[in-house]
Amino acid sequence: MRGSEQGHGRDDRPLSAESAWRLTADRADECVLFFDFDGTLAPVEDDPTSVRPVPRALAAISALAAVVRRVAIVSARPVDFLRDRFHGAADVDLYGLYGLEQSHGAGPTVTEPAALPWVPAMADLAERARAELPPEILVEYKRLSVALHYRTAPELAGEVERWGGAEAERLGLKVQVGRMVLELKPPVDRDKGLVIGEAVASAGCAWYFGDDVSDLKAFAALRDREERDPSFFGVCVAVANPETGQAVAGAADLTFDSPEALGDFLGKAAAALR
Ligand SMILES: O=P(O)(O)OC[C@H]1O[C@H](O[C@H]2O[C@H](CO)[C@@H](O)[C@H](O)[C@H]2O)[C@H](O)[C@@H](O)[C@@H]1O
Repeated sequence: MRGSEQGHGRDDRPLSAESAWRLTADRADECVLFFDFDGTLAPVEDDPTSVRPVPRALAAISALAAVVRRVAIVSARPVDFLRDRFHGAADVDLYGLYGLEQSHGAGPTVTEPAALPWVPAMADLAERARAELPPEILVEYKRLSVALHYRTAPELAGEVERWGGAEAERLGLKVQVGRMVLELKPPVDRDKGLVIGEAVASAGCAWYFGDDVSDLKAFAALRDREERDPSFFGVCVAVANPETGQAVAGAADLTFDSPEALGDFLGKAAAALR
């Protein structure tokens, strides 16, 4: 685990993981913990369908949900996928598709109404991507977005960017880049920053754990909350990786080397609060 060089202008920075957790323990009942999924709680693999959270992180999340105000997963995956991966962790909020879907505890999945008319267009887009892009590109259809993966064929990144850019312009879609992936989404105003901004409005403390560029907006939402209320305690945590790791670690207070290292920290953190 590494502390960031950045002080972010507060007296309590730079932080060590231990001191940050001690400050959290003092206000656990007003603290929300937000976790990105891929690359943060789960190691990155070639096949997005086979990915699972590291066991220690999964166990820690259930334990933490019992001792802090809320635990939430904030991901580009659909809520159904997250529910499957976290089915043992009952009292966890799930924000899927960058907040276009959400479910709280055992409640139903609620979809952002403005996004619903885009379902047929996204299904059609996925079909055309399969027909028009080289077979090495893995097309992941997620009902309200389409992810074009080039992890196993990085030389095709340019072709994916050109095809995706042209389709985004033609259909009026948003483009989200990520780790060896380009994603096309409806032009609806939801992202991880907006999700976190709303969810921390009444919290006194929050941590956000992420590894990818879409997580930077979530970090910014915590920084913004801190700036408006200096008594708010926000901690931004990066998980290192060779693709986006530098940018994310540069904006974080703390960096863990891998999802496994994060799982180890969370296990100890949960035990310390019990
Ligand atoms: O917001 P997240 O939970 O971090 O989701 C971001 C993307 O994650 C997945 O793709 C990434 O992980 C895959 C599995 O390890 C990997 O093969 C791929 O290269 C990564 O970009 C997911 O499949 C995407 O839909 C998400 O956008």
